[in-house]
Amino acid sequence: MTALLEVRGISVSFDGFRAINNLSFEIADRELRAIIGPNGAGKTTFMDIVTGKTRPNEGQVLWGENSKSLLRMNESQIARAGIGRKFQRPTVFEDQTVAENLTMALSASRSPFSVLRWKPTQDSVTRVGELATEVGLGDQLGRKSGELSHGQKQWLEIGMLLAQEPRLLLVDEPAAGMTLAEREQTTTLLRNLAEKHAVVVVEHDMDFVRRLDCKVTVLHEGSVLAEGSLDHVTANPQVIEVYLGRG
Ligand SMILES: Nc1ncnc2c1ncn2[C@@H]1O[C@H](COP(=O)(O)OP(=O)(O)OP(=O)(O)O)[C@@H](O)[C@H]1O
Repeated sequence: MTALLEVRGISVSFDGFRAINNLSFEIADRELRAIIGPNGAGKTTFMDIVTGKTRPNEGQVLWGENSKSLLRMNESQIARAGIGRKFQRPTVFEDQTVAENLTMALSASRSPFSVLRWKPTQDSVTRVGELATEVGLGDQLGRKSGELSHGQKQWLEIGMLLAQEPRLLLVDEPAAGMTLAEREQTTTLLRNLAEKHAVVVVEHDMDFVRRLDCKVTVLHEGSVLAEGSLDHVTANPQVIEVYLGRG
């Protein structure tokens, strides 16, 4: 199995504090992976490094079949190379409909020059319908996004990311603020997405991680503490001590 994303020996320090400490791990193509760990473990910093927001002091971040270095690319080049990031808070345009938000995301995935000339076509209308259906909003196309529930806004934003056809989706705490029904639907959505894309989910909610039923990486003090199924990692005494023991 070749890696889609490989981080190799990365470290990052903020004012002498090592937030990421010789971190190495791999994500395979079309893999669903959960990353857990106590507050301050380095989860957000890891995502900042992969997306080019933060530069590591050491190590490599390699992408795709040709192991291209992401460290030589800026944030927009990394996004165009196929890495999409979903932040915790939805940032959809509330005055626009679901269809308008998705249409904008489709046009934004073009180069800066073609965006100027871009007009919705029958193909793009079809694609918007497909994206909405993929994230469970097929019957909400004409609705103002501001009227959607919190969970629906999160799904819309995932749909907007999908418009860019990413190979890897980084998703930060998707379950936060969702109802139980929304959380269950989000699990199904992420599992379905992982049939076509690699999906990395950072999440605190253990029930949610259990339902994802995927390989779990536990970060602690900027390194991998344990990796495997949720049952495997939660049986690890070190994990219990540093993470679960704190409740
Ligand atoms: N820009 C920064 N400047 C200084 N310290 C930082 C910066 N970014 C992160 N840190 C520190 O690095 C450590 C790792 O932070 P990070 O946000 O990556 O952890 P996390 O695992 O995402 O935590 P949480 O679960 O609370 O979101 C923390 O101790 C944090 O205070």
